[in-house]
Amino acid sequence: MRDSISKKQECKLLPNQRIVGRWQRNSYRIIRELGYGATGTVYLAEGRGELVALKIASDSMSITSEVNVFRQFSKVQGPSLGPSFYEADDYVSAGGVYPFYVMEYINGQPFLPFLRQRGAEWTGILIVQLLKDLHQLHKAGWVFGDLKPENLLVTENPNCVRWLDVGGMTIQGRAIKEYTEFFDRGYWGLGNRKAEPSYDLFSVSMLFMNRGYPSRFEKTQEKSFTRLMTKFRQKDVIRPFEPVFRRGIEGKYKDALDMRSDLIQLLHGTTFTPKVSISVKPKTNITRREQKKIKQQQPSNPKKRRSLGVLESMLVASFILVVYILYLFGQTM
Ligand SMILES: Nc1ncnc2c1ncn2[C@@H]1O[C@H](COP(=O)(O)OP(=O)(O)OP(=O)(O)O)[C@@H](O)[C@H]1O
Repeated sequence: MRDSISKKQECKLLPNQRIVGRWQRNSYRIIRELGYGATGTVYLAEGRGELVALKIASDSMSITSEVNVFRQFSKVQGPSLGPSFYEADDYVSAGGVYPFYVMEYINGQPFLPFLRQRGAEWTGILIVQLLKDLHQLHKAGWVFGDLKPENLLVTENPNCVRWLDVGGMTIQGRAIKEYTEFFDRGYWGLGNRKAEPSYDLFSVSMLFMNRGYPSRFEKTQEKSFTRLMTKFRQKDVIRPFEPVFRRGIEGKYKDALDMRSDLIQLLHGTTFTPKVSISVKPKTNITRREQKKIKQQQPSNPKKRRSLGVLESMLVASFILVVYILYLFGQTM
């Protein structure tokens, strides 16, 4: 992006359209639109012999700032953090010059829809993973800033949470660049907008809340802390996480690892409703041996199945769940 680009109309790309970068001369075939945000439109494309995500904008300002974050951050980025950055270039069309950048395509399901099909414990499991990545980001001197479900995707096999949108990433100590009110401690009057790890940990707590309230809600005259705690306790699907949620919004965690170990402990000590956990097993990274073991524990004959008492089924399910959670932690540690 070496040109100064004047404001022009949005660049719409069509399926099968081929675009070639002005400087690097790499060619990309557009497959479909993945989504759009304030800074531009993201397309799934084919290029460099693989599927990629290509973000194109009409002006270079915000896209340049995202590219700069990617460039600085790629020095510290681990394999499970945000998408890898590939290159930035300009697309010259009859309508003008459009800056774009190319990054790794993350093939995943959006965070909340994924969780809606799973048992309550899954919110905790994904957040345990997320906190590990956040800790790495914080250690590198950054804060995510605009942490919300729209910026998270969950991949399959194994189920891993990945984040998108580096637009809000801010160097620690500065003012948060980009935020969404529901996840912003400043909006709730429960802290400032200084980029520090506890800012992200507040947003992590609000991810739990958003799981319970997919449409979110606004502040009222009531004291925010009281309102948030009351709302949290009203939803069965998130209530077990209350102690972690509370410390997160109070800013009591010293870092993301502190919150993570608290959450792991909570998951170990809590019995979640077993029914949904069993139904998700085939889709996860559970080993064949474990699947076999689970099958052996489940009665094959329907008559026998009926004869199992409710209590017995729950005990078996809870056991499987505990084994499974321990297994997942083994994968994420
Ligand atoms: N690397 C990627 N892999 C897969 N999908 C992606 C990727 N990057 C973005 N997307 C998809 O494109 C959508 C739009 O991305 P973008 O970063 O522009 O969104 P946004 O967060 O709404 O933007 P902004 O914060 O700039 O308003 C995302 O919500 C996501 O669905």
